[in-house]
Amino acid sequence: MLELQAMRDKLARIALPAPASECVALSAAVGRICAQTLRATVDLPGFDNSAMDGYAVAVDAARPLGQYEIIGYAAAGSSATGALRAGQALRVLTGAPLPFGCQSVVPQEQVRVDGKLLQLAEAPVYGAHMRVRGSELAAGTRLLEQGTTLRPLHIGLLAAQGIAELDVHLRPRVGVLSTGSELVPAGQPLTAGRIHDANRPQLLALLTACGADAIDLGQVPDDPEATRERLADAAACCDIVISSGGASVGDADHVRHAASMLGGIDHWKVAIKPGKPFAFGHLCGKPFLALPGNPVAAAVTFLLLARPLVRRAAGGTPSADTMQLLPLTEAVHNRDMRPHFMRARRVYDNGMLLVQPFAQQGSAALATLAEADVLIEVPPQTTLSAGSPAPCHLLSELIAP
Ligand SMILES: Nc1nc2c(c(=O)[nH]1)N[C@H]1C(S)=C(S)[C@@H](COP(=O)(O)OP(=O)(O)OC[C@H]3O[C@@H](n4cnc5c(N)ncnc54)[C@H](O)[C@@H]3O)O[C@H]1N2
Ligand code: MOO
Repeated sequence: MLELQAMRDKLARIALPAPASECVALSAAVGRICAQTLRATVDLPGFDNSAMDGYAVAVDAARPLGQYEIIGYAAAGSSATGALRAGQALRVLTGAPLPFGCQSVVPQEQVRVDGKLLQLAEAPVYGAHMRVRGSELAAGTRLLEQGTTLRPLHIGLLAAQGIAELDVHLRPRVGVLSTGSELVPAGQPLTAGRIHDANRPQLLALLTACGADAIDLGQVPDDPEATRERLADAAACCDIVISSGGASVGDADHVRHAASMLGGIDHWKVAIKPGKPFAFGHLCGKPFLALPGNPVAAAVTFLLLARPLVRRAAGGTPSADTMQLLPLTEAVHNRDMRPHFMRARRVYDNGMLLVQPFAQQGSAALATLAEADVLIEVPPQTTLSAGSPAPCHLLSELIAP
């Protein structure tokens, strides 16, 4: 049995082909992984402009509070705005290019206007309300690193740079096969002793969320020959194959044997709870991850072990494991020799953020998984008392790229 970090290190050494890329329109780029490092091609702002509706003034140093002569008008989109001499002003609207010689923009609330004459209420502040060319971003500055997932808030910046299309990595094809004769797909009626297949839809959704092209490989009964055939088919059409169930030691657990006939299992068992029977290897040259059948164990091993491999195959930069130390609302006990990843939620108490573990921590208890927003990592054979800081992995960070 490997420690979690040792298993992660082994997975990080699996050789993967460099992901290919395609050019997509900016409007189709959200959620995709940038295949090129993008630099600003133009200054932002591209020209000096006004941040307020008001008056651009060239300060009359001798009489800063004197009357200024209004010599013209400019709105956003105006072109040549000419030049100001000391004591002159230009009526400007927000976004209007500023004339040469402008030293300050005075908001219209702070002036009185009488025909062509402007009377200031206070001496103008040099540089006030002037958005100076390149002050936000100079041409040549890095905008996005290769490997960054494009988020909605990147899009405006790229559009402001005039970028209408960009290269993104192709999504890796990652297949999910459920194993288990007891499984019935959602939407079909259950008969005695059978359960709905929760893992396949769950894993497909997690894969989509982390940037993969998730391939539904269906389900296979607990039969050695059928399992081998379906895994061989999976390897032929996917870049990575993930199975759930049949990874443990029971008579009906055929996955590892089938995989060993098609390639091999390199490592089996990881010292975490839930998720111990996790295995990885290869099928006909393709990486293969066998997740445990218990739904919470399948989800936790996906997030902690499978997802980093999928992200790497997708060309994504590895994300730092963001952990928050949060005080516990109540004590937690881990009597196991493995670290226990406990489902919990963050709660506010008098403005203080605390973490509240769920009472149900069974490997099949999906209800508390759906409610959780963190996993508390409780070290082996450890009690963490109420109020003490607990290391919490944020599920939002583990799920979204
Ligand atoms: N004697 C031992 N028994 C078990 C051990 C062990 O070390 N020795 N390990 C336990 C642990 S830990 C886990 S986790 C499970 C995992 O076993 P498998 O990966 O072989 O999974 P299955 O036996 O096929 O299923 C376990 C459980 O999960 C349900 N299941 C399976 N697939 C799905 C699915 N797609 N959707 C919803 N639920 C699913 C299945 O019906 C079983 O209840 O083994 C322990 N046993
Ligand atoms: O992986 Mo199992 O879910 O530890 O019980």
